[in-house]
Amino acid sequence: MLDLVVRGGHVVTPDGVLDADVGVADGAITAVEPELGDGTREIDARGLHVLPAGLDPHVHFNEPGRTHWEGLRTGSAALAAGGFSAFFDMPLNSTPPVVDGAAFDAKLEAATRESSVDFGLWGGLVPGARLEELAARGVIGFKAFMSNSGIEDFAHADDVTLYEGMAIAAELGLPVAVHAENDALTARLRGPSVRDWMASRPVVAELEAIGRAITYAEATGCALHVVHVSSGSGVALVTAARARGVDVTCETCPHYLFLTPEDVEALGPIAKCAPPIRDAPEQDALWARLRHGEVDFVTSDHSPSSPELKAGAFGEAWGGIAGAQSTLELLLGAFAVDDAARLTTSAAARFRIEGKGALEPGADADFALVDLGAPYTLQAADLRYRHPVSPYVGRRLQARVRRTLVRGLDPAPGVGRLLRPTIR
Ligand SMILES: NC(=O)NC(NC(N)=O)C(=O)[O-]
Ligand SMILES: [Zn+2]
Ligand SMILES: [Zn+2]
Repeated sequence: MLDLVVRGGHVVTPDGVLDADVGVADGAITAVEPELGDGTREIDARGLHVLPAGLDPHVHFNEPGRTHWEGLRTGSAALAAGGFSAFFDMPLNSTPPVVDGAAFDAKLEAATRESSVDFGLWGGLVPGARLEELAARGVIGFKAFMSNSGIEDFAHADDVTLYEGMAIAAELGLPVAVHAENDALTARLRGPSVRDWMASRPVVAELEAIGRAITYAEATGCALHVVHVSSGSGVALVTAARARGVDVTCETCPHYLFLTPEDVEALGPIAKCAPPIRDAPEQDALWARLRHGEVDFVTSDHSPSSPELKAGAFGEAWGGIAGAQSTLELLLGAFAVDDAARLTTSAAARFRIEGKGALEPGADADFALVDLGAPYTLQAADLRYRHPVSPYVGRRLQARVRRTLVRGLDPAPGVGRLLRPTIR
């Protein structure tokens, strides 16, 4: 007998949306077929879509060290509530930042205890980082900030650090992910307003940094991933490099798609981020390139802070948006269900995580059960974050996640396990 049968849903598979049951044994999918036999456990999915659960490769859960900003327990519970069974945590905002083996071990210990869903850990590419040590522990890759990170113990990667780090990463068979903004061009604050913030971090600062990172990746043979691309022109650089054979991918985030500068002015610091939300021409171009398949996946870049750091003037406030719970529900309002599933799962293949990212026999039994006929208005009380704050509160969402399973299990603290990439 099967351990679990998810019965009667519209199942989103790599071959299309099928009306089928999903059989599970030992935490893995055994079959996707109509009318499977009994399972020890049964879940009634009639009327629901069964998606491969999402993998969010860009979150800052800030533990250990800044658990009062978010935390692995609350952050992972929020992701699970939003249809995600896995995340990769960024090396910074947690203290110590994950730039050596000991820091990796400390975060692994906390995540193993607290996380409701599976997790991978990014290592940090900063001057003096112990990349070999991190690779041996199983990091997903190395994250570099090309501009100031806003965190004093996570230095930005100067050109030498970035170029030489990419050469080492290439030898280790791991990718480098960059926050691509030119440090000098973004270093000056112009004034207190939203428009000042936008003007202090112009698109050209993003384009210059993306171009430079691509040049180094091409020279070193390092696999490059550009995080949170905010502009259509930024995606165009990635597309052009890929066309000439560079191993480069990019992501964008819901805030660059669904928030406008006017929204940021109305919402204030809870919608502050870097790079900033762009004006309509760049945002329209970003949408067009996303719809055209040029953006590999959509991540939350969930990066909240304590409420005090979001309370004051816009210019002084922490830059980072809380949104991990809403990525899939937002995308389901704008894309067909299979496209929304692809945009929230394809990080698994890019970062070589076996068993994740597709709903097919042999894969982990990671499902998001979604009601596409249940529009609702997001309330603060729905949010599972440490602080129930998000720019999407009050927004009408077109779909609602009813349940998420991780290897056939209900998410709960301690369920999550470390995901390590397959080294090429
Ligand atoms: N230190 C951060 O978490 N920064 C984050 N903040 C943003 N995006 O505003 C990021 O990903 O760059
Ligand atoms: Zn960033
Ligand atoms: Zn980030």
